[in-house]
Amino acid sequence: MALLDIQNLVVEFQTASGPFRAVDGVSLHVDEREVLAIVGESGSGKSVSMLAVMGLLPWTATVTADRMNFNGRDLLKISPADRRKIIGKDVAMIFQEPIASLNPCFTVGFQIEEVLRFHMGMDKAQRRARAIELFKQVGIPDPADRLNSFPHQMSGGQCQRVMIAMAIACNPKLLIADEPTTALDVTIQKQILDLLVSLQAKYGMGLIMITHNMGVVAATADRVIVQYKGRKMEEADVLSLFESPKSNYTRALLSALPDNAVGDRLPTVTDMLFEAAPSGAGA
Ligand SMILES: Nc1ncnc2c1ncn2[C@@H]1O[C@H](COP(=O)(O)OP(=O)(O)OP(=O)(O)O)[C@@H](O)[C@H]1O
Repeated sequence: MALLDIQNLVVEFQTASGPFRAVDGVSLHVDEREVLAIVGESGSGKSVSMLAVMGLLPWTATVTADRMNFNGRDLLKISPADRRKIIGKDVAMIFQEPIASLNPCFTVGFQIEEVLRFHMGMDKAQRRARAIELFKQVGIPDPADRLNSFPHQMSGGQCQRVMIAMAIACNPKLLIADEPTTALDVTIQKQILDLLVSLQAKYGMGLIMITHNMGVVAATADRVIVQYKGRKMEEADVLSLFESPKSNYTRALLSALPDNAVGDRLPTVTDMLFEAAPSGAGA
């Protein structure tokens, strides 16, 4: 049984100019211990699909799906109270902007201990001990001292480590990472990716890695879904995707990698789509 099994997900926003369909019939599954990458250019509906799973979309969004099963339970059919017990505990998400994702008014220690209080019912001493252990696991030096820091007193990379510690605090079965390294310095990006992949392997979590970066896909994923304008264009294991991409859009994304530069400029996705498929981006 898949850990997460989504069939025909549609997300529509009410906007001033009428309804806008950001996700249009996407189906996907992730197994235990599997790393699934969802890749596609900005605006292709990657984040919105996963925010729909987390129940974090604004009220202007309408979410429908034939099913959205996590561990055999349909998230769209269970009660809000039951959903709250799962989300943040068994399914956790980390975001692109670590500093913005943390509350600036509270120390990082308070924020991680709140997660442990709400989901694990730990007492004060247990929470502190577990928070120190989690900070050690994600590579934050002097963990006991750092728990007293406010987010603005930490670097972007350290804040992302805090977010990862919060996400794994309750031993989730599934971790969703939405462009987790985009906002970080290049030197820190690799450290954070390595950390995520090593934690995924150590705890046997399913991991969904949202990215527009094919390098990140190659370094982390077992299987890949390529999304374009809210639709799934292609799904393949990572080797097949790189060796024999089926859709013109995937070929376009791959051709835009620096290694494929010809002359003095990289081909753009639009160049490739018009060259390879005058009728559109399909397979
Ligand atoms: N609250 C909202 N109201 C209306 N449209 C929205 C809302 N949130 C997102 N969208 C639109 O939905 C589409 C998909 O957005 P989404 O954030 O999922 O893209 P993405 O593929 O994750 O890209 P990025 O990498 O830039 O985050 C975009 O066109 C975006 O403008």
